[in-house]
Amino acid sequence: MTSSPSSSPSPVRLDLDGNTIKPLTICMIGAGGFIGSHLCEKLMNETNHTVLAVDVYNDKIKHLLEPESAPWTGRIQFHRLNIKNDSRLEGLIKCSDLTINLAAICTPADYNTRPLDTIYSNFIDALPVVKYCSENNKRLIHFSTCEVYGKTIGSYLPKDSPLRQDPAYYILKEDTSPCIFGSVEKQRWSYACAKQLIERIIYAEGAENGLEFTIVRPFNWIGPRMDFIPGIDGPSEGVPRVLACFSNNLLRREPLKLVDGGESQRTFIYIKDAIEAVLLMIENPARASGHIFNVGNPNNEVTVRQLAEMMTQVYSKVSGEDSIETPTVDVSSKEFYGEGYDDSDKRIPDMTIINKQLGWNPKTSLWDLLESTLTYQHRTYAEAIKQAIAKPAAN
Ligand SMILES: NC(=O)c1ccc[n+]([C@@H]2O[C@H](COP(=O)([O-])OP(=O)(O)OC[C@H]3O[C@@H](n4cnc5c(N)ncnc54)[C@H](O)[C@@H]3O)[C@@H](O)[C@H]2O)c1
Ligand SMILES: O=C(O)[C@H]1O[C@H](OP(=O)(O)OP(=O)(O)OC[C@H]2O[C@@H](n3ccc(=O)[nH]c3=O)[C@H](O)[C@@H]2O)[C@H](O)[C@@H](O)[C@@H]1O
Repeated sequence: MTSSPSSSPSPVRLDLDGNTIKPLTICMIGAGGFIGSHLCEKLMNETNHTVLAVDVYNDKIKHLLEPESAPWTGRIQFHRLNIKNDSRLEGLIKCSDLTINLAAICTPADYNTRPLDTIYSNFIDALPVVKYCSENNKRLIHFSTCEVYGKTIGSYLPKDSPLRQDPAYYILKEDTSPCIFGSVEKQRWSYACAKQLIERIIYAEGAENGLEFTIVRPFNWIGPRMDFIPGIDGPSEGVPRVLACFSNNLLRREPLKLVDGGESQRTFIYIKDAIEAVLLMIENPARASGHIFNVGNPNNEVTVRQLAEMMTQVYSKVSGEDSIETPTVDVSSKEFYGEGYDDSDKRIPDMTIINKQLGWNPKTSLWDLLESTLTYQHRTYAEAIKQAIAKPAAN
């Protein structure tokens, strides 16, 4: 997914109200991750903004940092620092117009097994970022999550209740839906709870001290460069999010593991559609500030089992390999994630606020986004997996 240097930004770009967009300096924390890498790519290819890219890793944005002859050289600088303990952070925020905070532990396998790291990362470590923005009158775009909604109201109704079909019981709305988490023993909710509290701090800084903020609640953004393939570019025992878990199984010709029957439902959105929404937020502060935005694709809903079936079909198409005889296997959540796991049952974003403020809608169907993503996974990893599988036999 290397960017094309030919797509240089047009000299004059206008915001949604017809005003000229001035070049911004953006401090992007967590720029080296999945979302950050796509956002940096977009900003370099299509705008004149400058990015101070903060992260502990830069593998996913290396193609933007090299070679030095790239057309955007000078508009992206990498700062390797851990925001937990680095005094340079405030200086970077001070010399930027806007801070975007993406840094977090955000893989469910960590929420119940490393709850302290999860809470620190999503709440404590984000606090100074909010404080520096507030004290220095700098705008903040903070990445929260759709998990702040937790479970739907409908999930507490009897299985056969007709109300379960009523959207009022499951559509997730920024300004009216409650946040419903499981008990404290269900440590899965450590992440959602930490994200909810930082949202409340940001909202309160806005109300009491005038912080100019936007909160983003992503709903399962997926695409190339998401997480890692265990044993190839991440730990062999690591458990990434579902796209990478299923990609790994397909690449290794193993059955895809369906946690607790794969009955949970998700709406998946293509990363490139979602990044369009973030760019609108960056460039339209008057329309985005003070708002919390759901960013998802309500038309792409599937159960996890349906996702597994579709990924199996798409992978077969893009790799030219027949699928294996038993494509899926059931596994309990206790076996897969350990004690304290729990799940969101259903996640459909209400789109009213983002439609009204930014006129944004997602475009890409689930089939199409899986086709481009699995083409990337196959091209990037198939050979490395073959070699990794062949190695033990050769020894
Ligand atoms: N991908 C999604 O669909 C999704 C959904 C909901 C919420 N989010 C939120 O969006 C944000 C980005 O998600 P992502 O999918 O790109 O995750 P990611 O793990 O790919 O990226 C996070 C980046 O933050 C960096 N980071 C973490 N702690 C840091 C620290 N202390 N100092 C410096 N860098 C640090 C990591 O190295 C990583 O590169 C997160 O806040 C996540 O909770 C993402
Ligand atoms: O992406 C989001 O919007 C948010 O939701 C994710 O949570 P979740 O959707 O539960 O994470 P996945 O790991 O992608 O799992 C999706 C579903 O697939 C299931 N799963 C996962 C992996 C697997 O191999 N098999 C399997 O059945 C999980 O149990 C879950 O029901 C993560 O919490 C965050 O990245 C983010 O905040």
